[in-house]
Amino acid sequence: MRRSMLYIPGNNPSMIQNAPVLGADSIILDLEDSVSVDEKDSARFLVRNALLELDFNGCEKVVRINSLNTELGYEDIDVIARVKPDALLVPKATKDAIEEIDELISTIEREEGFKLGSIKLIPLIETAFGVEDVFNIVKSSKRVAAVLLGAEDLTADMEVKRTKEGEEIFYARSRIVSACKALKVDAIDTPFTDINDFEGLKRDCQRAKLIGMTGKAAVNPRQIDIINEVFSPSMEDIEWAKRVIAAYDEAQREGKGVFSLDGKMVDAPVLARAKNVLEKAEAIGLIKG
Ligand SMILES: CC(=O)SCCNC(=O)CCNC(=O)[C@H](O)C(C)(C)COP(=O)(O)OP(=O)(O)OC[C@H]1O[C@@H](n2cnc3c(N)ncnc32)[C@H](O)[C@@H]1OP(=O)(O)O
Ligand SMILES: O=C([O-])CC(=O)C(=O)O
Ligand SMILES: [Mg+2]
Repeated sequence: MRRSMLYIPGNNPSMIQNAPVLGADSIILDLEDSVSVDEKDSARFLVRNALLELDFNGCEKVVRINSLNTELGYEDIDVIARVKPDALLVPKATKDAIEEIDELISTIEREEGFKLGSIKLIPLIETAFGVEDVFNIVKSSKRVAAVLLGAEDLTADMEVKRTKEGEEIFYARSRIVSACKALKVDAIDTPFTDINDFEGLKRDCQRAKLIGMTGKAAVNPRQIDIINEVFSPSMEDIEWAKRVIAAYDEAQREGKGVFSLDGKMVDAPVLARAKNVLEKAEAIGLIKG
């Protein structure tokens, strides 16, 4: 489950040290935009050592590398892939970059004796070109496990203002969700950068969830609980799903494919949605069996 993915600047040892106990499903150790140019080498070294030595307490370990537009991206891959992160987050992702990185990692996995394909890729979609090409980007490598929307860079590229309501990113969110659902990977929403507005964060999570996003990035530990809550099935959802499944079983015994529950029609797609709720609840440990 990737409900919450917490960004941590890769040059900040104390934040990295605390990462495993903050409650995020994934930790993104950043070597790109939160690290200044003169700290790139030391951050890479720090992140490498953290991956080797720190117990991440079951959190997914993701490293955001620099783009392949500079030598930095290549150095990041060569050093970081050798210490086996769970995934690399690829900024300003393009199909060509994902294909090239897939090959570079395959070589490293062979050299290091890692299982081929074990290091996953998460394209960061944050250009208008990336949004338009997201389906092909996801399809370009079997390593792609999720997509993350980067709204700060995207709105800069689109030359529009970033707003709390997020109307300007509605199309990008929807297009990403559609591609991710079609190819069965996670769709992760962009971070909410006003770190003291918790009501705003909750509304933003709900908006993203409503159209199919499966999780959200965080930039501050105080955002994690809200994100985890919104992207987990609620007790109400779980009760509803159980009732639908029980009623469906009963209807089947009576030879009916469609029936009504609380005045609403229930048929196969509703059953599929109910099963999906229970599968998620089970994966998070909210219910057993
Ligand atoms: C557009 C993009 O590219 S977004 C992705 C890149 N951006 C990032 O990685 C930014 C990550 N976030 C941060 O660096 C910080 O949260 C900031 C700069 C946004 C705010 O910093 P602050 O105002 O100091 O935050 P705050 O007062 O809430 O910090 C409280 C505690 O949480 C810690 N903390 C804050 N952010 C993080 C984080 N992302 N990960 C781990 N710990 C953190 C602080 O170190 C502090 O710890 P302490 O109490 O032991 O001293
Ligand atoms: O991952 C993200 O959403 C943060 C980012 O780079 C952006 O918004 O440009
Ligand atoms: Mg960005």
